[in-house]
Amino acid sequence: MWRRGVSLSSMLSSSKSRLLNQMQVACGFNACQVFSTHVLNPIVAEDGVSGARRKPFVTFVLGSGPGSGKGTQCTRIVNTFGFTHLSVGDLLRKEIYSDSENGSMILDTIKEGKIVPSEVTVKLIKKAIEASENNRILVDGFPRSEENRIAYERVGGVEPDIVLFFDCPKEEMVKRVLNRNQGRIDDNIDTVKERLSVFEELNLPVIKYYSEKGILHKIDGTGTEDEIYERVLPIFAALR
Ligand SMILES: Nc1ncnc2c1ncn2[C@@H]1O[C@H](COP(=O)(O)OP(=O)(O)O)[C@@H](O)[C@H]1O
Ligand SMILES: Nc1ccn([C@H]2C[C@H](O)[C@@H](COP(=O)(O)OP(=O)(O)O)O2)c(=O)n1
Ligand SMILES: [Mg+2]
Repeated sequence: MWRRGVSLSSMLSSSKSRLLNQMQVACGFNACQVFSTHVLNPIVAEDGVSGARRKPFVTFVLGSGPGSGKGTQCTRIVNTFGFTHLSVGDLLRKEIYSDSENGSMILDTIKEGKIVPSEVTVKLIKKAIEASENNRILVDGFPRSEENRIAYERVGGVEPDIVLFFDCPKEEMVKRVLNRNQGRIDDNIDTVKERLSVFEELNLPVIKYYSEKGILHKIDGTGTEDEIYERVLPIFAALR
């Protein structure tokens, strides 16, 4: 992660090799690749003095259902572009295991393949974005309904700059989920069927909304992980 206090302009005036070293140490990812082709929206305060936070560059990551490859591709985007990955499913699962007041309700909802009430989810996302020092955020698995989307807008959540949509056929998603092997209570055929029907009913209007807004990037989610990532790369490279 790039820390505040290291201003991009001072970095740019350094020699290239020193800059690459600084970035390598600070970011822990392939600085050469980032420097040469993918510098976008620097994660430092513009003036380098006040440390005031700029609006983060927020990407919502959606898919045609469970197993469409959202989490897998997010990991790659993090590694190349230095985003922070907020998986909303993970935030909710953490609530279950941290014995929070909503834990058992969240557990039941996820087991049934339904959507957790927006007020719970939205609070978790907002808190996580505010707690992050990174100005590039991936919000994976949100909004899953118009209700989710509108609730987030109402609390003044940071609007997405772009939305990725991984489109994958049902049979492939079901196959992937049943092989996921992460011990998730919702990775069974009955819950997956319910999640797919919830997707059709609730998620499609959200996709349509972002498409009409002109910020949706629909990505073919079939093929190998590498092949899919090849389709993702140009979206971020184009944002410099
Ligand atoms: N292109 C792919 N081909 C085959 N398996 C994949 C591919 N992408 C992801 N997977 C696997 O499918 C499962 C679901 O992927 P994941 O990224 O968790 O999807 P999502 O977050 O959309 O539910 C995981 O076990 C992952 O390793
Ligand atoms: N916005 C969200 C995101 C996830 N959830 C719940 C319901 C989802 O089935 C589970 C798991 O979500 P997660 O994004 O981890 O699932 P997949 O990666 O698509 O398999 O969490 C929710 O209620 N609202
Ligand atoms: Mg996921």
